Amino acid sequence: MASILPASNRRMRPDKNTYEGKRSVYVKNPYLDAMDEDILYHLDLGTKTHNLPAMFGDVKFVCVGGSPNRMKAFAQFMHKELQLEGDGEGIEDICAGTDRYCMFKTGPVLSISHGMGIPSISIMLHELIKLLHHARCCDVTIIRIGTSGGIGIAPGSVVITDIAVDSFFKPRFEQVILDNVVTRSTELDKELATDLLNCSREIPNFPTLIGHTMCTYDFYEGQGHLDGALCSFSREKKLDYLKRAYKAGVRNIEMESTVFAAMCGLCGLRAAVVCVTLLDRLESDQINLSHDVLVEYQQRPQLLISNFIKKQLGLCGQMS
Ligand SMILES: O=P(O)(O)O[C@@H]1C[C@H](O)[C@@H](CO)O1
Ligand SMILES: O=c1cc[nH]c(=O)[nH]1
Repeated sequence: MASILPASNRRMRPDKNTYEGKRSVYVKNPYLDAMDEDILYHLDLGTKTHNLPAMFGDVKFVCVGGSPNRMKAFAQFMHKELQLEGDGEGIEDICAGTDRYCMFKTGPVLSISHGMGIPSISIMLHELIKLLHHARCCDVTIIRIGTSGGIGIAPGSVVITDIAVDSFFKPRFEQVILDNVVTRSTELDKELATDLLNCSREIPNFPTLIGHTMCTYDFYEGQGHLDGALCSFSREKKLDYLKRAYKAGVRNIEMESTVFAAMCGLCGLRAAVVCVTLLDRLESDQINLSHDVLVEYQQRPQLLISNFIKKQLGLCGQMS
C-alpha cells in the first residue's frame, strides 16, 4: 500500500469537514485546524508522513475489537468474503511501527484492535476518528465485534446492543475532563441494530438478540466476579446485582461500549456493538470453554458483520 508521502506533498492538508449530501466524520476540536501536522502517535500514522485520503478515503466500514489476532483473522476472513485478489494471508499491519494497536484494510473495510477497557479504546478512537476525518471519509459505519459475559442467556448468544449502560444501569458515559465530569449519551444507531438483527435471522442456528450492554471499568470486581485476586462481596450480593441488571434490560457485560457509543455518536459515525457471550454470569465466573469452542464463538460476530457488509455492498448472493 502506498503510504509515505513524497516530500512535495508534505504540506497537503485536508479540506474542511463538509461533503455535500454525505455524512462526514466530525472532529469537535477547534485547535485541530490550526495544526500544521497531526501525528497519530499510537497508530504510527500522520498527516505529513502519510497520504491519509489516498490510503483510507474509500473506507466505509470500520470493525474494532480487543484482540490483535482476532482483528487480523477478521481482516483475512473479509478478504476472502469480498473475493479480493490473493489469499489475504500476507495482509499487512498498517500500524506495524507501533505495538499498541494493529490495523488491517481489506477493500472498504478497516479492522482495528483496541486493547482492553475504556482508556485503551478511547485513545484508539480519538486517533481513528481523526484519521477518518483527515482521510475525508464519509458514510462510515463502525462496529465493535467483541466478547462479553451474558446474563440469563445461553453462552454463544450474540447480543446486539441497543443502548450501552454503566455499572448503575444508566445510559451514560461519564468523561472526566480536567477536573470536571461531563456526561455523554450512549445511544447507538437503532436502525443499524435492527438491520443487524434481521441479517442474523438469515444465518442458521445463530442465537441473536437485542439488549442493553453494561460496560464496566474492570473485569473482576467491576463485573461481580468471585474469582479475582480481590473480592469483598458475597455470592448472594453478586447474584442480586446481576439479577437487578437483568431486570433493567442488561443482557451482557463488557468493557468498552459506553465510551465507544458516546464518541462515535458525537463524531457522526453510525455505530453498533455486537458481542458474543462466553458464559452465563448467573451460572459461573470462570471461562472454561475449550479452545475450539472459544474460537467458534468469537467468529460469530465476525460472520454476522461480514454478511451485513456484503449485503450493504450488494454482494448478498454470496452469504456465508
Ligand atoms: O473485544 P473484547 O473481546 O476484548 O472485549 C471484552 C471486554 C474486554 O476488553 C475483554 C475482557 O476479557 O473482552
Ligand atoms: O465475562 C466477561 C467475558 C468477556 N468480557 C467481559 O468483559 N466479561
